[in-house]
Amino acid sequence: MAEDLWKKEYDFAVAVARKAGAVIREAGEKEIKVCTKSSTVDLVTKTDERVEKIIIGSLKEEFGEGTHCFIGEESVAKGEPCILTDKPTWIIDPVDGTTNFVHGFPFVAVSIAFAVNKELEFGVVYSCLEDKMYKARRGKGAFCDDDRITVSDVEEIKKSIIISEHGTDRSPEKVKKIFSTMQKILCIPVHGLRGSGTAATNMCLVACGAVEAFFEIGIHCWDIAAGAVIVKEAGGILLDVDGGPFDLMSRRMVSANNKKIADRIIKEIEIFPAERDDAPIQKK
Ligand SMILES: O=P(O)(O)OC[C@@]1(O)O[C@H](CO)[C@@H](O)[C@@H]1O
Ligand SMILES: [Mg+2]
Repeated sequence: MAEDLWKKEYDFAVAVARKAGAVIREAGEKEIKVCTKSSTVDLVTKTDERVEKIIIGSLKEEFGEGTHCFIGEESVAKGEPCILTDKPTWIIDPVDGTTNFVHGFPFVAVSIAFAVNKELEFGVVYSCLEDKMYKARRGKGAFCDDDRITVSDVEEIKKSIIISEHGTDRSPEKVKKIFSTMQKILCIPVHGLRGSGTAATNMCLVACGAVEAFFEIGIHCWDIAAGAVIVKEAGGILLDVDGGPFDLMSRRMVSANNKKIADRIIKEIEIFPAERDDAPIQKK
């Protein structure tokens, strides 16, 4: 029988995401020490760093040192490169929704994706406070726990709920564009606008049909890599905010249940610049 390629890695990712989620839940019950990164609203905690270490450490122990590459949010924050090569690469957000975690807002996710030859092979998003395990392998469908999930069949934008986020860049020009886009979409009118505070969870909400689309400029590859596989395998679509092909490192994305909804949103998006995740470090 043909080898079930990357199955071992996938199963291990699910187990390690569950373990990481338990650490986050436990840490949330104690006092949380908060630091900041790029700005006063870009929060990080000791738990983010600790959980990333646990995930990468477990993966290295299981698959050996030097066999795989890693792109982890907190390692990149400490100066590690953020370049996706053809080598098997884990893309990790240990705590997606750190601000939620700090405030006790109940959506926090562990996001783990695996890419080979720059193609995403699987994605795991563990929404650890809800205890929901979203997962998908390329070509094998998307699941929440053991249940198969699919995107919504709504085609009319006026019957949709759309998610977006504000990110952590508060420069007035960007904030103006973000709110102007939201205003235009709200006034189409759509049934509602939402935001869970975690991009990974937002994508799972698209995948399971709770909302029709999630778009954002400013997200990072670790926020959306796992969710991208889950949305696609649930029957959804991923595009750039200008309607071109989705590019994981571009920091721009529209994920939607179908092209009709995606195109309608794209018509309203006011694009602003965001430096690519894989931009050379000296330029950052
Ligand atoms: O820093 P974290 O908690 O991992 O990322 C959370 C988050 O704010 O980052 C994205 C980019 O702004 C948002 O979509 C998402 O909600
Ligand atoms: Mg994140």
